[in-house]
Amino acid sequence: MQGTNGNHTREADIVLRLEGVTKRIGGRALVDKLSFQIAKGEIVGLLGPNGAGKTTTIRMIVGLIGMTEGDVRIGGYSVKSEFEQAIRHVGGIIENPEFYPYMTGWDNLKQYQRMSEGVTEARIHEVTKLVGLQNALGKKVKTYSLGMRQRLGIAQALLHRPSVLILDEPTNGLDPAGIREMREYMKEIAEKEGIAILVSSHLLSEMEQMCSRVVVIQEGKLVTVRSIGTEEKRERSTVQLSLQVDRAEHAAGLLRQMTETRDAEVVQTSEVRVQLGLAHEDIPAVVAALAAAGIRLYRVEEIKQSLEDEFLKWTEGNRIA
Ligand SMILES: Nc1ncnc2c1ncn2[C@@H]1O[C@H](COP(=O)(O)OP(=O)(O)OP(=O)(O)O)[C@@H](O)[C@H]1O
Repeated sequence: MQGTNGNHTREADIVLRLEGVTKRIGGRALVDKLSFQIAKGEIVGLLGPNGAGKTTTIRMIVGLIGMTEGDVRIGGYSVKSEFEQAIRHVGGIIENPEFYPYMTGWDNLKQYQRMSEGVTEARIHEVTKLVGLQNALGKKVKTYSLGMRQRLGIAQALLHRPSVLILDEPTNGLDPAGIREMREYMKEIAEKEGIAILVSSHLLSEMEQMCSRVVVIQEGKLVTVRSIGTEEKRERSTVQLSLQVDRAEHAAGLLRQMTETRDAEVVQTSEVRVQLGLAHEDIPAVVAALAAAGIRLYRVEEIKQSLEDEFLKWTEGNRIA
C-alpha cells in the first residue's frame, strides 16, 4: 500500500473526500472551503488548536450537521444527496459511545449485532481481537477503564466493516500507556482491514506517531497537508513545494490533472499559493506546464521547516494544551 506517504495514492483507493466543505453560522465561517482526501489503509490526523473546527468538520462528514457549501464523498457517495449509501461506509465515534454498564462487553456487542444486518459472531471475535479486548469480553462494562471502553466503542464501530473510521479526539483522557496501545491497534486496524482512519487531535506529538499524514487546520481553514515519515523516507520520496502563482485555483486544477500521471498531491493553501509533493525529476516539467497554461509563477520554494516548528507558529496563542 503506497498511500501512506500521500504521494502515490490511486484515485480508486480514495474512500473519503472533502470537497470545499464550509460551515457558516451567523455570518462566521467555522469551517471554510476545506478539501482533502484519504485513501484505503491510511491513518490521517485532523490537527488544529482548540476551536479550529475539527469537531464541526467531523460532524459534517458523518451528517450530524449540514454543510453550508461543498460536499463530502464517502466510498464515492455524496453525504449531501446519497446520505444512506455514504454513511453505510462509516464507523464513527464522535461523542463517548454509550454502553449498558451492567452488561458484559460481549453482551453489549451482541445487542448491537441484533440491531445490525449481516454482523456475525465471528466478526465480533475478529474485531475484539483487533483492539485487544478478547480477554475482557466476559467482564461488565462498568468495570472497564476509559481505554477499554474506548476499544469497545471502536470494536462496535468496526462490526459492519466500514471503509472509513472516524474518531474525534480519541486520546482525550487516556494515560500515556493507553495512548500507546491505541496507536498500536489503530495501525493494525488500518493495515489488516484496509480501513481509512481519520482521527482528530490538537496534539502534534501524538499525531506524528500515529498517522501517515496530517491535515492541519486553523480557524476553519486548511493550513497544510503533510506526510509523516522518517527524515530518510521523506528525502527518498518527494520534495514538498510551495508555488506562488497568480491564479492558485487554476494552477491547482491543472496540477491535479497532472497528478494522475505524476503522483503528486496538490493542496491550494491560499488565493496565490499551491502546495504539492513532487519527485525531484518532475519539477521542471511541472513548471513548464504551468507556464504553458499561461499561469504566472512567482516563486517555487521547498518547504523544509520541521512540522513541529510550523505547527507551533500556526497555532501560536491559540494552543491550550
Ligand atoms: N453551533 C455553533 N454556533 C456557533 N459557533 C459554534 C458552534 N459550534 C461550534 N462553534 C464555534 O466554532 C469553532 C470551531 O469549533 P469546533 O468545536 O469545531 O473546534 P475544534 O477544533 O473541534 O475544537 P476543540 O478541540 O476545542 O473541540 C469554535 O470557535 C466554536 O466556538
